[in-house]
Amino acid sequence: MSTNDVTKRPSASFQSLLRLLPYAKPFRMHFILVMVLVVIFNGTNVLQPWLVKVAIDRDLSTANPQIHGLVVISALYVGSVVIGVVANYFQILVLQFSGQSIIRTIRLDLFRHIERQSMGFFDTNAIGRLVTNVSSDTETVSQFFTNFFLSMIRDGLSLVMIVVAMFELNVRIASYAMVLIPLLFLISLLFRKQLRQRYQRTRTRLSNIVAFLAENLAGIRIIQIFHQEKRQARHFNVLNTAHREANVAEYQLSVIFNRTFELLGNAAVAAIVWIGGIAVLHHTILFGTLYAFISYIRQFFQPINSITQQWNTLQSSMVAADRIGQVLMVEPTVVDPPQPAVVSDEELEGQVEFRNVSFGYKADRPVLRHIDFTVRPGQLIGVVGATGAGKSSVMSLLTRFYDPNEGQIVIDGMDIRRLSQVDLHRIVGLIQQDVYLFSGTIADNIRIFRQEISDDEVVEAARMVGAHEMISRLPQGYQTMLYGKGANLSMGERQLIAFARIVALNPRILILDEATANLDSQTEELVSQGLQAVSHNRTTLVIAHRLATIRSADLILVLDKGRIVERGTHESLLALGGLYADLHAKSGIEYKPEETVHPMRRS
Ligand SMILES: Nc1ncnc2c1ncn2[C@@H]1O[C@H](COP(=O)(O)OP(=O)(O)OP(=O)(O)O)[C@@H](O)[C@H]1O
Repeated sequence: MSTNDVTKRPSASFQSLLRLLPYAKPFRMHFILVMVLVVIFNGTNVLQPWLVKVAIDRDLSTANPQIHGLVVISALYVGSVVIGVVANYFQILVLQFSGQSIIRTIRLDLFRHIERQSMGFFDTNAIGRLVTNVSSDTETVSQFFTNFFLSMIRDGLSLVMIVVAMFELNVRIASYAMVLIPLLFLISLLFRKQLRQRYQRTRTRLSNIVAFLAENLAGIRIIQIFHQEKRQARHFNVLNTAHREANVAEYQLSVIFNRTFELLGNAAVAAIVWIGGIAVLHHTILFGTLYAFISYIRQFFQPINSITQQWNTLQSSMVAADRIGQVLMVEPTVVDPPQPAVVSDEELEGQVEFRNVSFGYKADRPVLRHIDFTVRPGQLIGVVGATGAGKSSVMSLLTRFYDPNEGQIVIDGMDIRRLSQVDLHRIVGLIQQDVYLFSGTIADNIRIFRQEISDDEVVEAARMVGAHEMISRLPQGYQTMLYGKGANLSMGERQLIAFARIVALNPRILILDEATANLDSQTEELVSQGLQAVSHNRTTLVIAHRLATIRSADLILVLDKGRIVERGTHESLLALGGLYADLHAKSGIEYKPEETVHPMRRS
């Protein structure tokens, strides 16, 4: 299962970005349009100083200034500004639209891909890591499709156009200016590297604050009960101060860099004024040409600055693309057969067999060994054992969250690997300890597995498990909105809704991981009755934490360190005087044979 692990250190390779390139294919016309718009925008930028030069040299530097020529130049100047602005507007709009559309598709694919992974994938990949993949990594890659692409085209082209215009004006002065290009790139790259490190340090420290805050708010009750507020506040202050220091250091370097660049820009202008001024005095160039040179030198700095900035964008995009690629490359380990068997509800009996099943989350660490048992249709079996004995693992195999390493799990004589997972999960219903309710109404939650059922059927399902009265008492009844996994309901109420959900699904086989939480006696009674209703007429496998729950089970399996060490009915196991009898004694429930009324009694 280690192949599922996508937490290996990502590498910054251009290959990983190229792998995402097919996502950009549907937008190639958009990108071509952006390039055309960039050429127009850059053209207007380079044209403007040229127009001023023409105005100075042709129309103003003569004995008789040409008013008509000036008017034309001014009109052309205004026209070029307007065209430039419009081209820039659409260039940004089209590029953002394309970039964000590409990211939307990548994000969707990533989400769908993660959703269909097997459980083993989630064991090896922390949820936080995956959330980052879907949110921040995709956002970082979007910078490649927008900022990086735009900068390479716009700034690269802009630099070329300015250089050409300068050489066009005067080869000698243009050659002097060329010395600046490598110098500016060098300074810029050196600063950028440092700036990036400082930027990342600030981000990391900010994430520390966010993580600390989230953890504290989640555990606020414990913090208050144990009066840890001051200690936590001190810790928070340390993190906060660290962030401030990183932030100030980042801005300090940023200011030094920007001012250095500005200083160089002004020094270059001064040099051009000096060299160009002498040339004007010697009549080798005209005054307008000098003006145009000064303007181009000023324009020169911006693209170089911007291109070097993209180096960082490229680096982080490559790392993010690599992380996304690692997730996209993982294939689910539990897969449907090419031609799944078709089972009709009428034919289903619901017999479950484990045939010599062995399993480990990691191949070299078995947690279940040679599990062998049969549950006949409609029977109820209880699985008990100390914590970590392997009870949940048995159930996880029956739902195919994982596949066994050895042996077979069979329903009505058919290996469950021959069924599609959709069919399997229709046949095998699962009620987990920690009931997961989705944001939405209670009715939505009851019909979550079968959207097509009517409102009446929703109410009927709730009635059957005894949840109807409880739901009706809520101000909005079945339309009550549930938030944060149903946090606005009590544990018992959540359980009843989970039961109703299963009754609505009506699976032939039911797995029930009994909740360990203590319920008050009235709710416990309600939940017990709900359990009885939900397991009625179904093959039921219960992970029992209270032995009382399975006292009247048809069969009880006692697990110890992944093996079935005892099996039998409650009475026979007590009589055996082994592990079950021990567990029973420890659970503090004194067995009374005459006590016959119990929730899980078979009807
Ligand atoms: N996702 C997992 N990845 C790796 N090991 C796991 C995973 N889930 C459980 N285990 C290990 O497998 C063994 C059996 O765990 P399992 O959850 O099946 O026991 P259990 O009897 O259900 O325990 P409990 O009553 O505490 O829920 C334990 O050693 C546990 O640490």
